[in-house]
Amino acid sequence: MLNICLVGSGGVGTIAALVLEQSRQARVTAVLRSKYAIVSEKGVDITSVDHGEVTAWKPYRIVPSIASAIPDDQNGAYDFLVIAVKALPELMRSLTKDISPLITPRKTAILLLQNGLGIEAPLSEQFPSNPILSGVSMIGSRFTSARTVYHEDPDELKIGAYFHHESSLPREEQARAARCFVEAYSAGLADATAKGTGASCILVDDIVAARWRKLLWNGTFNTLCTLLRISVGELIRSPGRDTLLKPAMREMVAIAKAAGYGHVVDEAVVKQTLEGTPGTSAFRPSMLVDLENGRPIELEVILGAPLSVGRKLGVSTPVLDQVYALLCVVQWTLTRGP
Ligand SMILES: NC(=O)C1=CN([C@@H]2O[C@H](COP(=O)(O)OP(=O)(O)OC[C@H]3O[C@@H](n4cnc5c(N)ncnc54)[C@H](OP(=O)(O)O)[C@@H]3O)[C@@H](O)[C@H]2O)C=CC1
Ligand SMILES: CC(C)(CO)C(=O)C(=O)O
Repeated sequence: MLNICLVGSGGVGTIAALVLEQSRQARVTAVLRSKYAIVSEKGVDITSVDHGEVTAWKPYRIVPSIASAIPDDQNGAYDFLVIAVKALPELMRSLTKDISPLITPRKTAILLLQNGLGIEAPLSEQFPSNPILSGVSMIGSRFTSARTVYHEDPDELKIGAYFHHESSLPREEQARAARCFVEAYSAGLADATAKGTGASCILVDDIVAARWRKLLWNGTFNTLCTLLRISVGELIRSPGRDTLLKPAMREMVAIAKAAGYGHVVDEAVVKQTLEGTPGTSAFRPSMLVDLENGRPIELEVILGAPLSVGRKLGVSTPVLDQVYALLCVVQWTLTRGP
């Protein structure tokens, strides 16, 4: 049995915990914080495109804080720590310190299940002797009340080792941790895979490339839909498709190309994305959902980070620069306090 701790039991984290426990290869200790009391008492009801109706579900162990998840004689050291909180710089800065007691050097692999670019570096600096794994998730899953989860888009997860500090941690050890996680997660998806829901968990060699590929979507659709407060379909039907979305995508491709990732995003991918996104889609990207709920948006990891790569490499990004400047003001309205 893999001993796994989950920090960030939201839409993504809860489905990950369910899948891992369904594998019968893992037991999950979930840190729940705000939902601790209600979920301890009644469990979570999940309506899932992959797993059907799951009622009153609880992971192996629920704890109300990171401090109460610290390994003890009864609950030994963790094999994996899965982080699925929103990737907000301040939150991640404090979390990186808070999770220290949960990490056993050379044993616990840390997996980031989050959107964005460059999110692994602070963790790899803080924990040089632990494998850092990175997960790029295409899923649609959210809490619709304190104890109900609506999971609408199949779980398509790519996992890879971040490969850092090869001097203190052999590459093979990092790869082994990634493989082990993917095997357990895939076992947990077996029923969904058999039903043909489209769920999958695959091991990738270059997870940073997978992040650039996803950024083409997040960095443009998330940001523009948020600024304009419209769905993906509305953006596609609107004049903004050609005046904002397409140029923004081309700028993201230019940055990725300059950074050495032109093989994963190019003009063909832009065309395919624009043509493959239906104008009827009512989908609201996670950044827009955050705005509509008055929560801070993941602006820095989704747009700030690629723009800063672009600046260093001398790439011109006039549209994305304006989008970023406008969203900085939106972020200010969301975080300035009363
Ligand atoms: N939801 C989706 O469909 C998708 C999300 N993603 C990405 O996945 C990541 C997670 O997103 P999502 O699941 O939607 O996020 P949610 O907002 O649903 O959940 C985040 C969870 O983190 C918890 N949390 C926040 N801070 C702490 C802390 N310091 N200690 C412990 N728990 C904490 C929150 O608990 P509390 O309630 O106590 O604050 C909350 O339950 C993001 O990077 C997102 O962009 C990627 C693809 C799709
Ligand atoms: C692309 C998508 C919908 C994938 O789950 C996402 O990451 C988001 O809305 O932020």
